[in-house]
Amino acid sequence: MAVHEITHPLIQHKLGLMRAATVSSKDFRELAGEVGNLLTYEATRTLPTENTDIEGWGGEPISVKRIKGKKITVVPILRAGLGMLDGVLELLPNAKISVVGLYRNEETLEPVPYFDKVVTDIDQRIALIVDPMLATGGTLIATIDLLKQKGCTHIMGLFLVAAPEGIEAVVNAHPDVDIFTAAIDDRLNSKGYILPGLGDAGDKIFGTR
Ligand SMILES: O=P(O)(O)OC[C@H]1O[C@H](OP(=O)(O)OP(=O)(O)O)[C@H](O)[C@@H]1O
Ligand SMILES: O=c1cc[nH]c(=O)[nH]1
Ligand SMILES: [Mg+2]
Repeated sequence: MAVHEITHPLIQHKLGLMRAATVSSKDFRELAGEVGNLLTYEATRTLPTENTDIEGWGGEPISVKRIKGKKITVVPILRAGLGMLDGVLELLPNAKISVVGLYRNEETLEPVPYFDKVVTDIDQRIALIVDPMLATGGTLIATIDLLKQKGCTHIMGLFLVAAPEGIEAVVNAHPDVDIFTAAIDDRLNSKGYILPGLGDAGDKIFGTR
């Protein structure tokens, strides 16, 4: 597994705005989509391409590049992953969407699955998981378990903020998965929240805090 912290100035600037205690739901949601978009640009950088011949504007055959190999299914983790989804789909408009729903039990911090509807040909696709927060890693590990049970063999994940503890847990459980995050933060607090982090991303995106 490779962990990529994407320190592009635009990403750092937008994430900085999201960290403010006074950020509104509207701004947080817009910025989550924008950073999701930029992370998608970086995560797709290594997709293989192939040459194909087409007719060019002058009527002559020309060789152009196109993306080769497996197609993508985007996997937003409910709820908070929905906040990044539109930004991801802007760059991958033809991707199919596989939705999974898990919430974290506030006492035990264990992930509780409550929904999944994944594309039937997931064994033929690259899964691009999207969720703003990778904290203890329990939610991500459970999601990867589920996708692998359904036959998926190529999995990547996009996160706004990741905690070192969660990254370590995911590396141990699923060493083959690639992680792209806008920031690797300091640590988890006693309630499993990332510091400095973003607070509860789902509550901010949906205005339920
Ligand atoms: O790495 P973990 O410790 O498992 O925590 C991360 C999970 O917690 C948050 O979801 P939450 O449970 O708050 O659900 P929500 O999206 O419905 O708010 C977040 O969006 C991740 O899915
Ligand atoms: O910091 C955290 C940890 C889990 N879920 C969140 O929304 N924020
Ligand atoms: Mg939440």
